[in-house]
Amino acid sequence: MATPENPPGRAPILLGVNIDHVATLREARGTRYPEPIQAALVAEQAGADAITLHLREDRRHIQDRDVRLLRDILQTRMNLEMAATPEMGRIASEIQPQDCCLVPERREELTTEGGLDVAGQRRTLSDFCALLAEAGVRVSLFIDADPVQLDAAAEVGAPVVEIHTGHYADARTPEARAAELARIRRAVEHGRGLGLQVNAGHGLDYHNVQAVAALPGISELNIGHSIIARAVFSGLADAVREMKAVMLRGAGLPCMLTP
Ligand SMILES: CC(=O)[C@@H](O)[C@H](O)COP(=O)(O)O
Ligand SMILES: NCC(=O)COP(=O)(O)O
Repeated sequence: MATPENPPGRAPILLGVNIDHVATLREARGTRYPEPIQAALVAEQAGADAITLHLREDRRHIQDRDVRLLRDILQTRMNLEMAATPEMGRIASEIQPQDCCLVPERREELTTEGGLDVAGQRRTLSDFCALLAEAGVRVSLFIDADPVQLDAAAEVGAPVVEIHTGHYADARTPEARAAELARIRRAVEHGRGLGLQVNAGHGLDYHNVQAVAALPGISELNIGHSIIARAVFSGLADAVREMKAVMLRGAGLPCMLTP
């Protein structure tokens, strides 16, 4: 829809705020604070279009109670990240978040290291996507900027993909960063050509986000670590508002910050 913030010609670019690392701070001491619920509401009020949270098998940060409570409280949209396991399938089918993003997981990883190998597990993921679609959940697959994975995502019936931007974020030279951005651009074009909604995320921050937000065809960016890190110094509401403003500038859209 064309609005003053999103003039005709460019679909609105949306921000999903990942609140995992608010829960990381809570779990560091096993306290009742900081409360991820409060973080989610502050982020929504500051302009988040969705709240992303990753229920990991090891529960290192987000807990089951966070997911259950937020499902009833969020005023925007829940994007629940999880591995494609029977346990998580049961949880997603019961809680029925608006969105569910399937991500690869290894207990020993520090954070997500790569995209889901959809091409190597078509049958499993096709069944998992059907299970979630049956429960009214929109499925997104977190994949590398790889046309083979994009084709497989379309084949298994996922309507949405999220391009892993970690290699772009971690690039050490301008040349490497430009090469990774070109890969993401081609992946967005390929995904849009398949009729997929294309999101992106992982490692995006206030310095590298504009170039990704500027890519035509990107629908939503999921950003967490850099927003929560900035919030330590400037507060979560300002951190969210600033990220949204930087994204909209990158997308060539006017920015009407929420008061
Ligand atoms: C898939 C992804 O890149 C993140 O959304 C994911 O949540 C990272 O895992 P941690 O939040 O545990 O670092
Ligand atoms: N899917 C990416 C996400 O939700 C946040 O990743 P990050 O910004 O915490 O790296």
